[in-house]
Amino acid sequence: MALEPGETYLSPMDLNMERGEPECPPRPTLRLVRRLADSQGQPRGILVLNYSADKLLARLRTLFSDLDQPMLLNAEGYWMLSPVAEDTWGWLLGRPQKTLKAQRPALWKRIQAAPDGMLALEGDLFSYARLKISPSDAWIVLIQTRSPDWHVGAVYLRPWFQALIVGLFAMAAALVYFVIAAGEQRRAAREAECRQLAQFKDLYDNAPIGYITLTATGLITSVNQTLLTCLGYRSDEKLSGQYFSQLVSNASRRQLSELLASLSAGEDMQCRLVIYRKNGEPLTVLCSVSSLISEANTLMVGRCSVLDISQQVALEQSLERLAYSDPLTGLANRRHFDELAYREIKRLQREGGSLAALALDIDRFKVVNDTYGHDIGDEVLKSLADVCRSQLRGGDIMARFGGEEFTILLPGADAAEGRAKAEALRAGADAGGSGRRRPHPLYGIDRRGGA
Ligand SMILES: Nc1nc2c(ncn2[C@@H]2O[C@H](COP(=O)(O)OP(=O)(O)OP(=O)(O)O)[C@@H](O)[C@H]2O)c(=O)[nH]1
Repeated sequence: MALEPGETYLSPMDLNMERGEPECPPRPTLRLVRRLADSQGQPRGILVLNYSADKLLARLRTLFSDLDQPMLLNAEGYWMLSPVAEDTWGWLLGRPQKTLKAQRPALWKRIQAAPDGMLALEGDLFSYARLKISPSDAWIVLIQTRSPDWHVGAVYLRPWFQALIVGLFAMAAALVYFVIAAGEQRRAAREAECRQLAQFKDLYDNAPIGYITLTATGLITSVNQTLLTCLGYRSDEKLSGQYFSQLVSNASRRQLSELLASLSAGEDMQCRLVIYRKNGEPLTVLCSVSSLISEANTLMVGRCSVLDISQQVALEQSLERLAYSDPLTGLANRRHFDELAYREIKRLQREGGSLAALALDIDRFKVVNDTYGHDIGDEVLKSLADVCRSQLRGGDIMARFGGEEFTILLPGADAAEGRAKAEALRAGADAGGSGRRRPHPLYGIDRRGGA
């Protein structure tokens, strides 16, 4: 090898040799060689410096903490610094097996794969780097950290830590699952609640009878669709905020007061009311109230069901008319007369005063029927009833007893007044009424009748 002036040669590290044998104790040595020249560039000699590398190796040891083991190898894998002192300088001491390649082939193979790096092997952590000390030579600095030591700083690689992480992940996953499941359950419960609410509302709105919810003062808080329709309101006309009394007729005010009193007392009650439809038509309804009373004994909800009974009332009235009146003349029948007469006599006994009773009978009525037929006979009966009715006062009672016999009660009239009224009626029948009320010319009233 030829050195140019100014160039320095650094030798591989080896042991100082004494008479062909390594100096004992071994002394690692580095040699620096430099050619010297004068100012004209003429060679003047060679400078050789022997550097005892003990300090370099000691310094390398102290550079790392107690936890790490620094090592130095030459390019062939022979030890220059090793935890095992007799492993060092194998190429100089004739120990070819004392190489990293021979002792830990797997590690050596991994180190050969890249110029520097870090690797974990058999539980230990290795860091290594190649130091290019000359064009033809390189050292390998190898740092070993024992597994318990580097695991201290790498808790995440410990099995228990990994188990903990896995456990935490599992818990987190379970938690997420339960949160999602709980959310799903809540959503399903909300949907079921909404469905039930919709069903309840549908049931409430389309019930076969009307419903009103009231406060104790009779303030309407809700009305169902059935009642709104029945009263002629649109579904958006809620009636909430109005008082129930605003719908009820004056004639039904007393019943309404009793109804509200029952609500407040928590008692059930049923009564008939006449309420007004939106267009002002009266409607007879059957109201049933029941209340939900709180623990503090106050009304929470007043429920009022409203049933349209106007058809039933009309039927009842017509039945009543049939039961109490004579269908031909429209006068009270005998049964009704008996009730009215009983009431008048009781009143008379209670309050005193007078009462005149007249009995009317058409003479020879059979002749009318026999001569002109029953239809004409009916007309005669109706005409007589009309004539008499037109001459009676509001409180007077006229009934058809049967056939062509009639009875009249004149409350407050004495015998003279009764007689006078009888005469007047006979005269009216004899003279005939006016227009439609004119009695049939074929009959006359028996003059023997009277008060
Ligand atoms: N057209 C008609 N005739 C009736 C009705 N009810 C009873 N009559 C008839 O009235 C007649 C009553 O006859 P009578 O009891 O003999 O009375 P009358 O012929 O007036 O004889 P006197 O009272 O004695 O003068 C019978 O012919 C009955 O058929 C009715 O609703 N319509």
